[in-house]
Amino acid sequence: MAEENYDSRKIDGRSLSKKVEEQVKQEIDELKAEKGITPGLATILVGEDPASKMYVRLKHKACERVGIHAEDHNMPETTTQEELMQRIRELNAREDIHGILLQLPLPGHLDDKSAMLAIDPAKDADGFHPYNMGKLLIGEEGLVPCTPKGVIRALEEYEVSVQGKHAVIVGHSNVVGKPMAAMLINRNATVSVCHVFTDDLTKFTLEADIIVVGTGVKHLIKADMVKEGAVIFDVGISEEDGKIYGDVDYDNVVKKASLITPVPGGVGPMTIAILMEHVLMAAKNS
Ligand SMILES: Nc1nc(=O)c2c([nH]1)NC[C@@H]1CN(c3ccc(C(=O)N[C@@H](CCC(=O)O)C(=O)O)cc3)C=[N+]21
Repeated sequence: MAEENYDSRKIDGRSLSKKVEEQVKQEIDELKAEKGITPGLATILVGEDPASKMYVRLKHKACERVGIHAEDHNMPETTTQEELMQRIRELNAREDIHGILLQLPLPGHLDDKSAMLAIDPAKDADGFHPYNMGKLLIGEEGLVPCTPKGVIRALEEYEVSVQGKHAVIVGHSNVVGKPMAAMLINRNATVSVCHVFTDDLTKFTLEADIIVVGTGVKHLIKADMVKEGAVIFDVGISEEDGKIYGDVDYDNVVKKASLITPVPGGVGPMTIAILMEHVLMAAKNS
């Protein structure tokens, strides 16, 4: 018998992000024409990590596509905390910069918490500032972390209902797991947050209607760990021999999922599209 074709189960993050970017571009054109405002994003990258440089480049290319003015603040590896704080304060004060993105991780000698705290919450395009995180937790979603917001957008686009469903999140990071949990609770899902210390992960994932996994462990989620018909978002990225892998064993898990994101071409492009939306949002509110 011929292999079944599972393509219709794939959530196409590339075409979804294109759709979001087109909407953003249109609104930016209007903002320019009506108010004479060009949204501006400053990215700060400390050091020369190749992966970080690649991610920053992807963000700058997206800015170019939608009409955002983008500045690349690449600071040397030896940057001191005070120099970093000074740069953030300068960008906070600039009227032409509406979004500030401090690329993570920072080199070990720098403190990311105090740097993030120094970013004007109104310019926090990443949604990582404690003020914006706190608002998210009480159900006021303005500038929120881009990756989980991309998952929410995909759920909406594919008309997956969330209310009353059991969503299982694997990974409790500040950038994915925790904000993802808050967003799903805000939409009345029943949420379980699993992580590296969870005793029996499979017990939870087998019960899940929706799974969001972001751990960076290659192919952690196997076919025998998911329920038939589950909706699965793979937020993980790990690199091995120049190839990118997700946290989900896609080729086997796709056979049980009703919808699933691939890596690459899934959540990654959505993250960047949402970032563009956030810079626009910050510019509109300025
Ligand atoms: N302050 C901060 N904000 C971030 O948003 C942030 C960060 N730090 N540090 C690193 C992670 C990683 N990240 C990615 C975004 C897009 C893709 C993406 O679009 N990936 C393509 C593949 C690109 C390729 O490798 O060709 C895809 O999944 O299809 C990946 C990774 C944002 N991050």
